[in-house]
Amino acid sequence: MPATAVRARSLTKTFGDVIALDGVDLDLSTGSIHGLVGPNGAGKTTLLGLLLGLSRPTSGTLEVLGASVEQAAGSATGFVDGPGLYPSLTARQNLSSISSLRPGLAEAGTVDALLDRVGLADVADDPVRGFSLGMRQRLGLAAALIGEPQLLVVDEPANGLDPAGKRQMHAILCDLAADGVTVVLSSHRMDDLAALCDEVTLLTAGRVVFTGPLSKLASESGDLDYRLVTTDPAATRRLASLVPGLWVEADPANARYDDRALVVRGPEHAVDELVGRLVASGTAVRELGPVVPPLEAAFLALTGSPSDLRQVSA
Ligand SMILES: Nc1ncnc2c1ncn2[C@@H]1O[C@H](COP(=O)(O)OP(=O)(O)OP(=O)(O)O)[C@@H](O)[C@H]1O
Repeated sequence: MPATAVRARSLTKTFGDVIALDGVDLDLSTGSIHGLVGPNGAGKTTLLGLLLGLSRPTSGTLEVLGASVEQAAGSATGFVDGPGLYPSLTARQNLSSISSLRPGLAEAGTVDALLDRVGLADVADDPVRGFSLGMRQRLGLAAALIGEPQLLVVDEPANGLDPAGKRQMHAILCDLAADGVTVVLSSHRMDDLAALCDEVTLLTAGRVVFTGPLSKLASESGDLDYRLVTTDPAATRRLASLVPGLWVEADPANARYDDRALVVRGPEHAVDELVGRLVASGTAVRELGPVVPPLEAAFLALTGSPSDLRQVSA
């Protein structure tokens, strides 16, 4: 198997005047779980469609599993599609009908093993019409695994799943990656990406604004806003004003009912210095943490989305 599962160069896709993808370069390692993230309209679905061979690029090249995307499509790639199931058929019938369309794959044992793998063995003979969104999502995953795809494309994997279902979905995807399957997942949920992905690609308006490990993405967040609760807010404001580069305001999320909470923005070392001064002055720190988690803050910074904090000096 090639070391690089997906290789895109100058990949561009237009729909009339709309440039959905604009010169995308991408290298995804075999057996990795790669997250695709970006604001609405960034081009994620368009890229997933190209990876699956559902549409063709306007220009540029796309190789999947060492071959042209047309060669890989269908046999080597799979797509998790919960809503695309037949509601009147049972879970088992859905999988059997899909596998019967693909010669050489229609073994009853495979279907049962797949139902078991996604935790639906107990409801194998129930009609899908009565399934919850999460159950459909898991059956969609089982359907995508028919034919043992080497590239699995997943859109919002945890959509509609309760915490147990989500853990199960994550475990299945991690197992697949450990077996050498390359997983590309598109999600708006940074917590899913953080739990699953080796690397992420951040798209904005059809362009790649970041690609690499999550740890590197977190470091792109710039200065974070911290929620700070102390035993003496007035002293805290006064001490913060002595630390260069630090901005403080009342926490806008809680101002109506809690005037002790402040929001502090500044470089990490300045926040550390404030904490040192607070402790030295006998003011206890009851809460200190980022208002927006670092990955989300990086997303907002790199996609140019507005931040909530109005900068007001102490
Ligand atoms: N078939 C199409 N015809 C015309 N325009 C399209 C088509 N498909 C996508 N687009 C446009 O291409 C751009 C990228 O769309 P795409 O659906 O890939 O974004 P996305 O990142 O998946 O968004 P979302 O998070 O909202 O699903 C958008 O401006 C969209 O309107």
